Amino acid sequence: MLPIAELHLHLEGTLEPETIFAIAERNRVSLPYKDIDELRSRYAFTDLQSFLDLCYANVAVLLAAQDFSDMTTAYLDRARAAGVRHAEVFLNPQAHTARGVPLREVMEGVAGALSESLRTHGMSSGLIVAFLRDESEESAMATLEAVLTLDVPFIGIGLDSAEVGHPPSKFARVFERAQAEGLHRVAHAGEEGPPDYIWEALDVLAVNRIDHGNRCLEDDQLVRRLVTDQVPLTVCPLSNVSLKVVNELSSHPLAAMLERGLKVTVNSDDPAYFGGYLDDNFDALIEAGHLEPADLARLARNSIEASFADSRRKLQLEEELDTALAEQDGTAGEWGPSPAAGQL
Ligand SMILES: Nc1ncnc2[nH]cnc12
Ligand SMILES: [Zn+2]
Repeated sequence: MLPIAELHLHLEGTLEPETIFAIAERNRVSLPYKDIDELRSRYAFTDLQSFLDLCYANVAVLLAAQDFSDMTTAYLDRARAAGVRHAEVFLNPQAHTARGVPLREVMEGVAGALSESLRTHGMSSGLIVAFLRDESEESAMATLEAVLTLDVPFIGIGLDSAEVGHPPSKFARVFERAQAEGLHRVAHAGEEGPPDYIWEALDVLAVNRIDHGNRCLEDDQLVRRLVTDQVPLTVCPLSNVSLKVVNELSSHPLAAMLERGLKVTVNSDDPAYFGGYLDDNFDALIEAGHLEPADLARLARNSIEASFADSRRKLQLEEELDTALAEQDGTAGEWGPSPAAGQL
């Protein structure tokens, strides 16, 4: 397995049905499904909103720091098994504080699990506080100010949830404030929303990465800009199939994006809902005939370069990658002719 960084992962989207039921029982929360099978039967999504409705209904089981810690640890354990050596994860505090869960419980539960996984797995990580874009700018700003007053580490801010009708420019002041605080900035754009939203994320929010970005391919000038500036795009193939952003994996534009020189990475988005974790995404792409061995190495390297890990950690990860590639091919830094399947 090649060492890789996962850069687009929503912790709330890692809650497996079994975990939802187990935490519900622990917290005496009643669920509107009689069993796990009934919950799973609702995983046939028609678009982004149909998924968001279910995902954010299920977080009702999360009440205490322990719940947030358990959710985070379960993801990190699974990601480690998938070859993830560095993870930058989204959390949406508004989805929890709006239900009356104290912000400190939420943040400390997650941050505690992240720092523990450095000890247990040698896996580095970073927490990105994401804002629900269908909520007001005032709510996002109040959330940012509140997390800044806590003594809990986070590396940046993000923008997610229902995209269409909520352009990046709505959050200009919030991103400006984050930039002044020295935080990294990312935004979902061009998943369901138009290429204009990607332009806005770049020019108004000054983001360091675009989450998804698929629809950039509709605008040649935008592709040129993204290629010239080597702006990373955190693409999520199985998510795109599940949410009908693409019809099927065989028509996914990942290979075309690589071909055009875009700095793409592969990520799992909401793995408990979309059919799998990072290794499952790669396996599915390989099966669909999308990836050559050289692409796998490129994607792993892109993920490290696009991460917000400090330069020392990046160097370590790049060395790990070079070693893994050399072991595969017998030639350091070269990509061998072996078939792609099973390489990650
Ligand atoms: N794919 C996605 N797009 C927007 N918001 C999200 N929140 C969780 N997953 C998301
Ligand atoms: Zn996402």
